[in-house]
Amino acid sequence: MISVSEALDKVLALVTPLAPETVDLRHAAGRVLAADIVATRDQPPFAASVMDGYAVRNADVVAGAKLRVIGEAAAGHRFDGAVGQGEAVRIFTGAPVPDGADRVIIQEDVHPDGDSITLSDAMDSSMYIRPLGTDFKVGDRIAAGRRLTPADVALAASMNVPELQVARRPDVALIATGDELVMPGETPEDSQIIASNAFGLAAMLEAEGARVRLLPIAGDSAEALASAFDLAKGADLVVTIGGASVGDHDLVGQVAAGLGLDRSFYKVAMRPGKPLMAGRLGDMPMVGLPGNPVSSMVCGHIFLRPSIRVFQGLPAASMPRETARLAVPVEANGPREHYMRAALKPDGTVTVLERQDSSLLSVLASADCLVVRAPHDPAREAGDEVAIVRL
Ligand SMILES: Nc1nc2c(c(=O)[nH]1)N[C@H]1C(S)=C(S)[C@@H](COP(=O)(O)OP(=O)(O)OC[C@H]3O[C@@H](n4cnc5c(N)ncnc54)[C@H](O)[C@@H]3O)O[C@H]1N2
Ligand code: MOO
Repeated sequence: MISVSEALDKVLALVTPLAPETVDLRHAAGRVLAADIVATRDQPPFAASVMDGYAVRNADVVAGAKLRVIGEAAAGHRFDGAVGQGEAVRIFTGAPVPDGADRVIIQEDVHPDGDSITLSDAMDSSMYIRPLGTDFKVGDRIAAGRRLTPADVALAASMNVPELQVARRPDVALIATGDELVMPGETPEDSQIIASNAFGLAAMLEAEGARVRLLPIAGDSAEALASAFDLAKGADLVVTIGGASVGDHDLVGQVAAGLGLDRSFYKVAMRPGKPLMAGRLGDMPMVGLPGNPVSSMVCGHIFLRPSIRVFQGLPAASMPRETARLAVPVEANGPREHYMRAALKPDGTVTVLERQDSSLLSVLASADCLVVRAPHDPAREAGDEVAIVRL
């Protein structure tokens, strides 16, 4: 059995970044930027008023001074003249500051009287002018290689860049296998259960930017599995769920081998997730996940999320680890790296949940992180520091 870190290296070695595509701004959030965004204008493109008030010459600003109002500037409507000595222009937030003016007095500090204003005795000392290009200048960039946030999309729009180059979203085909499985909403027979794993994994991978195809459940026969692999053709990644272990009905490895799988590894010193496999099927990477629901989801976090990131041009890396202090002691670990479902408290301590069976989705759903225990990690006391991966 290989270690988790060796297995991750081998999975990531199967994955290559996809070619970029062009999307409009409305579809750019969450995508990974593939080419720098370059501002085609300055923002603001003129010195702009920060407040509603009066544009004046700073030299004229003396408590009690009386100034003549010679016009108005509003957002989208420049005042074409210039502000001379003893003059003011009524101005609103976002309007271009007229020539000659170098300060805006907020209207709260002014007494208007017909065509003139009188400055009050105690005035706010700010200039209230945003210089041209305060936010960004022509040629400023958003660098490629980042996942675009809502703020990035707003910034790109402001830079007047309506279309962006982003990494294509990887197409992932998910194959759930097992005679016992029926789809949610169907009526299971006596010995059947509801297929859940593909739904959790699809949600997880789509959140990373993948497009997921849920293929029809494949029964436990070589023919059913082979036709499921056939349906997966054209995907960037095929993921099977279940049938990975050593039982008579665990056929995934055998069928994939028959279809020409160039296997990278089978079995990882990991708990849960031991019967994981990966390899290349033709030109398509394949990952075979164990069927136990928590095993498949934990393997999804540890191996598939980093893969979806690499497809989109993000760096090859394991899921980030943090440290937390144990709220309660834990027993010594066995020979496999253990990813224990755990709950974080607001004080930053972490409690390993009592039941760690890999079938318990209710426990996974109540966990917010995995405590990572190295193989043969000794027993730990409350207060000891442990590595965690957030879910
Ligand atoms: N003799 C041994 N038996 C097992 C070993 C072993 O080393 N020696 N390993 C165990 C471990 S660890 C795991 S994990 C499981 C994984 O087995 P498979 O990948 O073959 O999974 P299945 O047998 O198909 O299913 C296991 C379990 O999960 C349920 N399942 C499967 N798919 C789904 C799905 N899409 N949604 C919900 N539940 C699913 C299935 O009904 C089984 O209950 O093997 C151990 N055995
Ligand atoms: O490795 Mo299995 O995934 O423990 O339940």
